[in-house]
Amino acid sequence: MENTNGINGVKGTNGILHKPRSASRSLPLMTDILGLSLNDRLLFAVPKKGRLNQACLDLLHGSDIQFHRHSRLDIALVKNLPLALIFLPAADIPTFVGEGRVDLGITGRDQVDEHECVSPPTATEGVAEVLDLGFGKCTLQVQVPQKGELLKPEDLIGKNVVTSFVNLTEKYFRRLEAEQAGNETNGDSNGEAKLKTKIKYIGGSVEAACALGVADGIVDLVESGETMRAAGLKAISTVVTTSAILIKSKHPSDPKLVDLITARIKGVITAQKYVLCSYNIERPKLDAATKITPGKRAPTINSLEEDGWVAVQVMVEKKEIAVVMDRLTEAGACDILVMKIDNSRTG
Ligand SMILES: Nc1ncnc2c1ncn2[C@@H]1O[C@H](COP(=O)(O)OP(=O)(O)OP(=O)(O)O)[C@@H](O)[C@H]1O
Ligand SMILES: O=P(O)(O)OC[C@H]1O[C@H](OP(=O)(O)OP(=O)(O)O)[C@H](O)[C@@H]1O
Repeated sequence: MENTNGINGVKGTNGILHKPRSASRSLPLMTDILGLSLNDRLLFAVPKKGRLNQACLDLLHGSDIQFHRHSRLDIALVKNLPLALIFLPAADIPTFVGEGRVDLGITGRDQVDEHECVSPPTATEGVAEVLDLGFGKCTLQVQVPQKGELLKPEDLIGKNVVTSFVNLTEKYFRRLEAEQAGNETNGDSNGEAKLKTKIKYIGGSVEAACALGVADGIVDLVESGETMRAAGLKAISTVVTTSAILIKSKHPSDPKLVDLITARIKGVITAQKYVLCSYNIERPKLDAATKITPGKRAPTINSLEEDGWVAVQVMVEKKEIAVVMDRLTEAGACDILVMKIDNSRTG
C-alpha cells in the first residue's frame, strides 16, 4: 500500500502509516516499559541539549514533524509520520546511527569524526552523511595560555592536554609526534609507538583546565572565540572544522521515508538561506541586472504592461541581499522588493 507521500506501508488503528521494520534492528525493551511502541517507526536521533538542540527543534518544526515530548522522556512519537524522535547527547548519536539502532540523526561532524577514530566505517556499520545543515559551525582548536612559553603545537608534545575529543586529539598528536620524529609510520593509530603527550578527558568547561593546573594546553571548540579569550587562551592550531550534519545508517528501515525527511529538511535550510527578490527594469538593462542576480537556476522574467519594461523574480542569498540591492539600483532596476521564504523545494 502506498500513501500520498509515496511511503510504502499499512495504516495502523491510529491512522498512522506503518512500515514493516527491517529484521536487522532489534528494539530496546525499554520502549514497552514507557508504554510507547516504536515498532514500524523510523527512528530519528536529535541532540537533547547543548548548542545544536534549539536549531534542530526549529528544523523539525519547519519540516512539519509534529510531536509532543513528555517531560523527562527522551522518546517522542511523531503524530503525522511513522517516525519517532530519540533525544540523545550529540556525542552519542554517531554510535546509535553507526550501529544501525537509529536510522537518522543530527549531530556535529566533529562528533562523527571522533566516533570514527575508534569505530571506522565498515560495509555494514558506520554513518553516511546526508546533508550539511549549515549551522553549528565551529573549529576544534589546540589552545594554550596567552602568556607563556608554549607557542606552537609541537611545544605540547610530552605535556598534559585536556579535551572532550580524546580520539581526535590522540590522532592529531600521534601525527605530530611522528612528524617530529621524522618517522611517518609512527602516525598509524594502530602503531606500537607510545604516545608521549598525555591526553585526559573532561566532559565540559575544558577551557578552565589550564588555569586550574590540570593541563598545559587544551583541544576545544571555538566559534566566536569569546570563551577562549575570557579564559586567557589563544589558538595555535586547528584539528578539524565542523558544522551540524544530517546522518543516516547504512541500512535505514525505510529509505523512502529517509528521502522524504531529507527533502523537507533541505527545503527548510534553503528557505533560511535565501530570500526572494523582485524588481522592474527596462529590457536593454536586463542583461547587466541578471548578471548581478543569476538566481539558483535562472531568474523568472515577465513582460510588464508598460512597453519596454520587464519584471524579474529571483532567489538571492540572504547574506548578499543588501549589496545586491545596491548594485541593482546602480544598474537601473527599480521597485526592488525582498521577501522572506517560509519553505522551499528547489533543485
Ligand atoms: N560554540 C559553538 N558554536 C557552534 N557549535 C558548537 C559550539 N559548541 C559546540 N558546538 C557543536 O555542538 C555540538 C555539541 O556540543 P555541546 O557542547 O553543545 O554538547 P553537549 O555537551 O551535549 O551540551 P552541553 O555542553 O550543554 O552539556 C558540538 O559537537 C559541535 O558540533
Ligand atoms: O567560541 P565561543 O563562541 O565562545 O564558543 C566556544 C565554547 O562553546 C562550547 O562550549 P559550551 O558553551 O557549549 O559549553 P561546555 O563548555 O560545557 O561544552 C565550546 O566547548 C567552547 O567552550
